[in-house]
Amino acid sequence: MSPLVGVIMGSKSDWSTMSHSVDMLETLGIPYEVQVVSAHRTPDLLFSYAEKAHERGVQVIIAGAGGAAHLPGMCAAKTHLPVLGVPVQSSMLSGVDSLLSIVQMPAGVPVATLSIGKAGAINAALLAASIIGHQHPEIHTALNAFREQQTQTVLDNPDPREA
Ligand SMILES: Nc1c(C(=O)O)ncn1[C@@H]1O[C@H](COP(=O)(O)O)[C@@H](O)[C@H]1O
Repeated sequence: MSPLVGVIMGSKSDWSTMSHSVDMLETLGIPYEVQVVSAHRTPDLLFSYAEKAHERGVQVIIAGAGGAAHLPGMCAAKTHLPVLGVPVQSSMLSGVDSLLSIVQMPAGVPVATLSIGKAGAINAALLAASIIGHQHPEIHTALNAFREQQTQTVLDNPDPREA
């Protein structure tokens, strides 16, 4: 099946964070593609990626980047697809730089910004599932099953002292 979600990141060094998006997409059975694309280092590649993603059937783009994280915003500038931005935790400023770079978009070019790091990467995949689940009942069902299991796990383990 052609990919429904495109996962891009500014550098291979982002993989330890962005792999959590991919893991969750796999858990939910969502076809995806994954690639390193940088607005700074490979601007022409980013433009062609963003312009052509919908032709491959991609419906949502998850873009992770750290530091001066212009990738999600520049990607959003070149596509009508929803772009979910994941701020990667940077070594110097702990990802606050990434977060502010992604979240403060000018009106007219939105990026849906997640939280810094692993939680943001996981939630980007869950948000993608929410978005495309309306058109894909099997993804909607998988998302509901994940949430029910998550709830049940908490209910089944109420004692914080137990492992
Ligand atoms: N923020 C961006 C962009 C971009 O926004 O285009 N391209 C690379 N990067 C970020 O630079 C950080 C360090 O990258 P290296 O580890 O390759 O030096 C990574 O977190 C990457 O997302």
